[in-house]
Amino acid sequence: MSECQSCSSNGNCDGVESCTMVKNTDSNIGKIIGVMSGKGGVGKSTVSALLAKELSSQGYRVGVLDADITGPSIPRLLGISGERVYTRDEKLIPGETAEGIKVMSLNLMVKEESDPVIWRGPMIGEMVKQFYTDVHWGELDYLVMDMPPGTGDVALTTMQSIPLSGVVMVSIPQDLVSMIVAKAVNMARKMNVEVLGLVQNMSYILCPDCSTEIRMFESEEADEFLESMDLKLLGELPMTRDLNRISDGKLSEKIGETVTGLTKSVLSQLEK
Ligand SMILES: Nc1ncnc2c1ncn2[C@@H]1O[C@H](COP(=O)(O)OP(=O)(O)OP(=O)(O)O)[C@@H](O)[C@H]1O
Repeated sequence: MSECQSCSSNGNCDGVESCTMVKNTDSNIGKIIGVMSGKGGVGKSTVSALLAKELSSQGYRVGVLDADITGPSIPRLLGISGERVYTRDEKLIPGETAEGIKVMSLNLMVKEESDPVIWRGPMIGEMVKQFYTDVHWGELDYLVMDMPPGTGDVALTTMQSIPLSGVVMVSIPQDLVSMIVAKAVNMARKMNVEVLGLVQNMSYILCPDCSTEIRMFESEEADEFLESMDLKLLGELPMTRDLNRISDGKLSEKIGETVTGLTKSVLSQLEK
């Protein structure tokens, strides 16, 4: 079998000579979905956790690679911040949630959750690569990757080295944020990484009395942004305290339906 056949970037690159992709030889990973945003704090980790939980609840074998090395929040969001990873036969054994989602995050390696990582970009980039190559992921249908923040050094290394099947962009419908997210979209496209679409987070709040959707930003601007960037809207999430309760699975019916819908859109984009 050619080396490219098992790579999810197969047919979407310049060929073997220019290949910079790293490999994980003892795991069998179906598709790798990156979750990205050029701007910090807009909900990248939240969307990664929601997507992973929904895929797992649909019966898929799922892993989450927390590539946000300096601000890892996946263990908390998935309720396993007390766990620690260990090594066996020179491979890292990831943490695992109650429902069986495998998780690799720097916060499962440090003594205290609040211990900072004071490293320069190249070292962080190497760690992200190792979280892919040196982890015993086993058999996975989907590996969701909470991508490094921004469009700098680490994001670049990640896109060049990990065979991403596509990325989900996360934004909030606000002009300044859209402008920065556009940079991330353009970066992915320049790197030949498929942009699956956009999740608009914190799009509205729900009135607790009448359930009316109250939009804080002009939705016309958001529509214009999607059109100008030729992006598919995968789903819209409200701003809600509910999303602080991802780990205990107590999301409202409305959020549950929204997450199911956006996951369906992601899967159908991946099949294209
Ligand atoms: N729809 C939402 N409603 C309410 N709070 C939210 C929502 N989405 C995210 N948050 C909160 O906003 C904060 C940032 O979210 P999150 O960590 O997912 O963003 P991020 O883009 O991954 O951030 P970073 O730039 O640090 O990687 C968290 O406290 C999270 O709980």
